[in-house]
Amino acid sequence: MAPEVDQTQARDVAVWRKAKRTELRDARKTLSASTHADLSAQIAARLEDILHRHYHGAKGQIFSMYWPIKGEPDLRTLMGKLHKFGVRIALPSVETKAAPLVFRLWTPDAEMTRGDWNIPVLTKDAARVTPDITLAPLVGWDPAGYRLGYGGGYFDRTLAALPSPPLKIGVGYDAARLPTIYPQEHDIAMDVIVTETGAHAV
Ligand SMILES: Nc1nc2c(c(=O)[nH]1)N(C=O)[C@@H](CNc1ccc(C(=O)N[C@@H](CCC(=O)O)C(=O)O)cc1)CN2
Ligand SMILES: Nc1ncnc2c1ncn2[C@@H]1O[C@H](COP(=O)(O)OP(=O)(O)OP(=O)(O)O)[C@@H](O)[C@H]1O
Repeated sequence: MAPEVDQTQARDVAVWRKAKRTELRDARKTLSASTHADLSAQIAARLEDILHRHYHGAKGQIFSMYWPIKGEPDLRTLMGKLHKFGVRIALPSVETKAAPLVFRLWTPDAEMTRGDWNIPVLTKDAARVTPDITLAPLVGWDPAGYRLGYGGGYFDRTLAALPSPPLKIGVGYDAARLPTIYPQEHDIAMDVIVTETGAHAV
């Protein structure tokens, strides 16, 4: 394809994604607190089941999760439970803009601070680690395993920079499913996407 056609397509996709992100985030905001709690609990149960069935519960492994923002599934109860079981939980943070995310080890009594966009993050006292398994919250997803995030490209940049690819699990709601997100060169597919109804795009 001629480079200028490629560029026009890339621009069209970026415009479309921006509109879809807004639409999906607005829809997510309308979830009631009790629906949000129910969906979060269902997603947590599905995830726990997958870890136990396929990864021996991930004991001893470094599993990066996230501190929920903006209506994302709240998996903090599962974070505590997995930590107790012996999974090493990590959290991501943006320490440099437009650079890969940094992961640090979380414990229930770890000190947290506010990072960019007001997201709670671990302090620099927490050890830096590289995840074996990573959880990527998503704003939209498609059956081929591609995800739309907040548009910063952070997960794609991070996954592209890791020395060996971790197991990549996307998490979000069924309602955020799109026929395709029009994957671009830089988009990295998830190995599995977990929603309240189960695992997709395996
Ligand atoms: N809970 C959670 N933590 C996470 C992520 C995530 O997706 N969810 N991230 C995954 O990468 C990283 C943070 N990435 C983010 C990137 C942009 C925005 C955001 O809200 N941006 C504003 C626009 C800001 C701007 O343009 O200056 C927005 O979308 O309203 C949030 C998180 C690390 N921690
Ligand atoms: N590996 C990479 N290296 C450099 N830039 C990248 C890389 N991956 C993505 N980007 C940039 O990030 C921008 C946003 O990417 P994209 O639309 O995929 O975001 P997103 O997946 O929704 O965001 P996030 O991963 O933060 O949740 C793209 O325009 C792209 O230029």
